[in-house]
Amino acid sequence: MLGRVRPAGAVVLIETAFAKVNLALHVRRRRGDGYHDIESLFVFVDSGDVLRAELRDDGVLALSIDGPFAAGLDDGPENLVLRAANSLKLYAWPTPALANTDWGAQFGANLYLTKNLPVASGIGGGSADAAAALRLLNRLWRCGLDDAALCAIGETLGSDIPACVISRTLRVEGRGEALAPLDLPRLAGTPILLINPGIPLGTAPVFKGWDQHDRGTLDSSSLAAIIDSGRNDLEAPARALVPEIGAVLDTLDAQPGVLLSRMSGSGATCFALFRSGADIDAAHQAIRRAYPDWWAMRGTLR
Ligand SMILES: C[C@@](CO)(OP(=O)(O)O)[C@H](O)COP(=O)(O)OP(=O)(O)OC[C@H]1O[C@@H](n2ccc(N)nc2=O)[C@H](O)[C@@H]1O
Ligand SMILES: Nc1ncnc2c1ncn2[C@@H]1O[C@H](COP(=O)(O)OP(=O)(O)O)[C@@H](O)[C@H]1O
Repeated sequence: MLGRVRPAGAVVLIETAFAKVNLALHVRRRRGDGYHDIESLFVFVDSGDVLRAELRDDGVLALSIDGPFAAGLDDGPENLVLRAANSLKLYAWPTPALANTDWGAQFGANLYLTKNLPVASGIGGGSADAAAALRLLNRLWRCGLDDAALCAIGETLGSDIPACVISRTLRVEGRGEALAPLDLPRLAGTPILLINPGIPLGTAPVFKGWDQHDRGTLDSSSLAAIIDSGRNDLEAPARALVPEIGAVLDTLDAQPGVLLSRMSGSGATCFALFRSGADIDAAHQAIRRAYPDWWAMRGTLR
């Protein structure tokens, strides 16, 4: 969502870092470079983290973080928002034209991140934040870069970031950089419920636990094919590390009106797509009552 507000003279641009969900995730091969070739159907929820940026004229990039998952997230240079901002600056202005100029002075910003998504949870919060920073600063600094250039920058920072730059339904291959837009009927507007048992789970150990058995290609020709023959090959290794994922999936499966329930990414967040707004309302309330410690977010697919 793009927006613009004008507090007391300053221009502040806003981007949503849309939550990413893997409707299916097939792991095909462990590669020599330590990554895995995947085939995945990426969709995006209409809400997530929120990033605001205000122009500075001294070249400094500063980040502050608030929101329910701000605690424990470092606002220093390792944060993916600042790594993305610095990469964009270097890409757009690779070298100062002259030594001792104030090169880059106009490319500073105060960045404000509202962290609504749990960290290390399989819904790409950090990747979505980095992608939102690229889209936002591309506008704020008037870089004029197209999506392909922003994806190329994003790819150097994380496998999921190119897809998050686009934030529309995509079939994704390679380690995450090969993107094919998909327009699947009946998908946009579908109600989705995300549930996380409150246990962070790193991506690398889950890939490491994959049994290296190639279970075959992903048929992404229709939602029915994704429901009937799609899988998440990372579910077994994730459940071995976080057994609570089993309880989350059982709970989602048991809700009336579920079209599809599955784990997203490397976990531990699981999702369910629902037939109707009434069905998701009932499920959301029931799960919040029964499991008050679980994180729950409802939205609709973009
Ligand atoms: C599993 C997925 C599915 O969308 O999402 P998340 O669970 O992270 O949300 C992605 O492939 C995660 O992408 P991302 O989180 O950007 O991973 P990166 O930072 O690039 O890599 C972190 C680590 O995960 C492993 N990794 C990642 C991507 C990939 N295709 N193969 C891998 O083996 C590698 O061990 C790598 O060192
Ligand atoms: N802005 C950010 N939001 C979340 N995590 C971040 C951010 N910047 C850096 N990270 C780091 O990236 C790692 C992956 O985070 P995240 O993208 O939330 O995981 P996942 O893709 O599994 O949902 C975390 O361990 C965290 O320390």
